[in-house]
Amino acid sequence: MCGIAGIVAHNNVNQELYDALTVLQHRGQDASGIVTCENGRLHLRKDNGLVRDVFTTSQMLKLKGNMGIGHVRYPTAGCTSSAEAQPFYVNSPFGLTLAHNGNLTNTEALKHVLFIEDQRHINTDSDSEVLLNVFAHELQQLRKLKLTVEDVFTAVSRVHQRVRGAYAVVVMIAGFGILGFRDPHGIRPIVFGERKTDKGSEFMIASESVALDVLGFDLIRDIEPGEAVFIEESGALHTKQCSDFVDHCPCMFEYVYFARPDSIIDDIQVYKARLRMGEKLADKIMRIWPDHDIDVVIPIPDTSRTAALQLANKLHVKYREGFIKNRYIGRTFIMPGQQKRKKSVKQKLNAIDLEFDGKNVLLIDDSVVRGTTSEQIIQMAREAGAKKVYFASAAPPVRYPNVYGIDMPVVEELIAHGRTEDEVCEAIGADRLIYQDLEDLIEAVRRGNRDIQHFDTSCFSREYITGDIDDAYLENVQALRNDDAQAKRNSENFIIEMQNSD
Ligand SMILES: O=P(O)(O)OC[C@H]1O[C@H](OP(=O)(O)OP(=O)(O)O)[C@H](O)[C@@H]1O
Ligand SMILES: NC(=O)CC[C@H](N)C(=O)O
Ligand SMILES: [Mg+2]
Repeated sequence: MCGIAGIVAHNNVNQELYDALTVLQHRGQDASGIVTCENGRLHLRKDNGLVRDVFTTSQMLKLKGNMGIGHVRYPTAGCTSSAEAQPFYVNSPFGLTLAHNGNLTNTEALKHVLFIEDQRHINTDSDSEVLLNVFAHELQQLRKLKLTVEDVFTAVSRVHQRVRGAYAVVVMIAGFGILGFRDPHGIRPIVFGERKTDKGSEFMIASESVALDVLGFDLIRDIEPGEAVFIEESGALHTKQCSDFVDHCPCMFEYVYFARPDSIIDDIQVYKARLRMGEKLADKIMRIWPDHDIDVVIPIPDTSRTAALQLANKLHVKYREGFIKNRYIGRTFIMPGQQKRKKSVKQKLNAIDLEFDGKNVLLIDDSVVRGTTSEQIIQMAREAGAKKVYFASAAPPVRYPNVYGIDMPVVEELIAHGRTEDEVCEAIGADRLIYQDLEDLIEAVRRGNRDIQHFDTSCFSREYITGDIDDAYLENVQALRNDDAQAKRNSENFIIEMQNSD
């Protein structure tokens, strides 16, 4: 679940892109990058690490130019080499750079055709590099010396015809402008906004509206599924629907976990959706367990707080912050490798004993995926003196892989896979476990925008909207992306990046 941003302004955009990426840091903690364009020349800096670690002051000063794009990465394809940090660059045609959020599902087939027919070299295992080369090829096919905006939109249409999966993308065309586009299912979020200045309007494209808020841009709207937005370097804005087929199906997990609560995605306020998740879960508890003996509701920070607060209100049970989060530890779920994730839960969360001592506590999390957090946190609650430890998840059991940009490829790693709810309860060591029902989750989110007919809920339901996911595909992903295979690839397959500067 990477974060992407692009800005066209009347002054240097380096600092603003840095700030935008910092605001989007929760979407990717592994690598960061910015590329700017100054008089047709590109300046690129990217590496593994958090935004604050990747850019030194002297590098920032070199990122000159009034337009640029940036990326924070959470790998869902390829490996963790800094060579796969984004934005990616190809020189032909025109000098293109690209930042991508999502995951393609026909990468291998595309790679083959790119090599055999389009005669393009792919240097990494990243699906985003493939996507950039498909776009570059389609732009090149138009054989134009001077591009028009219509040409750019034509290339996007052809990308939609060739590429499958999830992709929210920003592309910068050197000396021309910045393009944003979204796959015909609109699986990943992407918005654009405007800021009026004395010199004229400035525009920004970003994964989440919160990045626009922080930089003083007004949200115009989401990029529609299949649509493209192009902002010329001069500041002229163009939009066009570039796909004949559109079937909006945004990712449910954005609302459950990934997005910041202060973002608005597809006209749905994430914060309100999470409040409603809490209400729905409270309704379920009252329905199936009217005589509960819960003394206190305690969230597992950070993401579950919003849902837990509303759940406690609805249940008329005290809400207490029983776990304190170390503000210097990032999100554990998006860390690479189970060992690191496991260690980080303890470093990240600590219990305030008096909120647990002698009480029946209901712990709330937004989701239980591998069970890394819940297992340890229940143990901590018991050590803090809890009498009974009940656990509730604002999302249903996660039983199937996600192939659209969330790195949960291996079913055996999912604690609910092949287990009944009672078995999961036992595995995480809870006295009782309550999961949100899928219909309730959908209703909680959809109430914010009833125009959306369906969501990508594949990790709960095993229904994959792109229609190209079968058992063989899932087995292949599983073989490629289980923790051991990833660790092996990361150590053996390390590529030094092509642009390597200090
Ligand atoms: O079952 P698991 O595999 O442990 O995954 C689920 C947990 O991971 C996430 O927290 P994370 O620490 O990533 O981020 P947060 O601070 O935003 O809650 C999520 O909010 C759950 O707490
Ligand atoms: N989480 C994402 O959006 C990842 C983008 C891309 N698939 C990568 O692995 O770099
Ligand atoms: Mg969490």
